[in-house]
Amino acid sequence: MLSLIAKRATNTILPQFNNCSGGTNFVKSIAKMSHQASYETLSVTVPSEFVYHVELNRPDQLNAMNKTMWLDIGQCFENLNTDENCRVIVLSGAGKIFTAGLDFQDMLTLAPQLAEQEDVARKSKILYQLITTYQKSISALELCKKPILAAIHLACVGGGVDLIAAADMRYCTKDSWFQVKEVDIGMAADVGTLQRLPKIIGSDSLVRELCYTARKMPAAEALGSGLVSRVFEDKASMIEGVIGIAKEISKKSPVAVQGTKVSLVYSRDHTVQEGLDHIALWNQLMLQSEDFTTATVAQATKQKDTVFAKL
Ligand SMILES: CCC/C=C/C=C/C(=O)SCCNC(=O)CCNC(=O)[C@H](O)C(C)(C)COP(=O)(O)OP(=O)(O)OC[C@H]1O[C@@H](n2cnc3c(N)ncnc32)[C@H](O)[C@@H]1OP(=O)(O)O
Repeated sequence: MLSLIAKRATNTILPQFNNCSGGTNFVKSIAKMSHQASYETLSVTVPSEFVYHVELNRPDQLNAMNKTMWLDIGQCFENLNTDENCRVIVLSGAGKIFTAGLDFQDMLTLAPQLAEQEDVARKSKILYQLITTYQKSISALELCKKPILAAIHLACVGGGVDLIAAADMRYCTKDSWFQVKEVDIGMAADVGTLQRLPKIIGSDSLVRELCYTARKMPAAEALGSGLVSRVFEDKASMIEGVIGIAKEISKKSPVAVQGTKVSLVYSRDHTVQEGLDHIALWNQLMLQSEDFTTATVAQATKQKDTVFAKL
């Protein structure tokens, strides 16, 4: 009976996989997709094996986040999540600053769309779809199992803070500043800053001050408050230093690193016991991986440069 079901499934569900180039190849082609993908507003390079560098790439517009960039960000991190060649990601901005946040020009195109609708429910539907689409783009960083190291230079405004708050670690140059700018444009931030920043910065009082006043927080204060973990002299030394950290991570077992990210994100939003239950379930599988044996033997025998298979 079971073999009959399996045969039917192969004939009905799987032909589209098999027809392309075989089931296994289909899965592999998904894993390799982001290697080939290119984006209008992002530049993706591979500075070292397993280390990807994603740059916001609208330098002439100060990397202002237009609709295309929001969508590119979501797609890019979703792709990198399944890319077996990618183990760790550095996120930075091309040009003068990291990002000027939401693109004003782009937002102007929204007004006529809303004006077309007379009814509040229809207008609200347009805005709801926009907000939740942009939320998903930012959350793609958190859902991506590969650690993301944000490297910020000069200015990180509005949507930029939403973006870096969803990264794993943050680094900046000494001339950087961070601004939760949304109240200045008459809105409550709605794509992650208000949810994630309080969990990054220990002081609830400071978070509220930053969000209510929209004042610029300088690099030294960002370091002191825990928003960034290191301040670099300039952009070039920051990119070199952050890629160096990324290289270290890329040499570790991807099973271990990805499991660690998944557990940290899950545990942040759950009780200690729920987090423990979650990692127990996760590791009852992952401790059976070859990586566990390989890494343990390497540690015990002081081997260096252990090689782990792609994941
Ligand atoms: C559903 C929505 C979810 C997301 C919400 C997100 C909200 C936010 O992001 S709120 C924050 C929005 N951003 C801002 O308020 C920043 C505005 N810009 C600035 O404060 C300054 O430009 C900045 C400090 C970043 C840089 O100053 P600088 O003196 O170096 O440059 P400028 O001369 O001001 O600007 C140069 C040209 O860039 C244009 N520009 C700057 N910011 C934006 C932007 N956000 N969108 C579009 N264009 C921007 C600016 O107009 C100048 O253009 P031009 O005059 O043609 O040279």
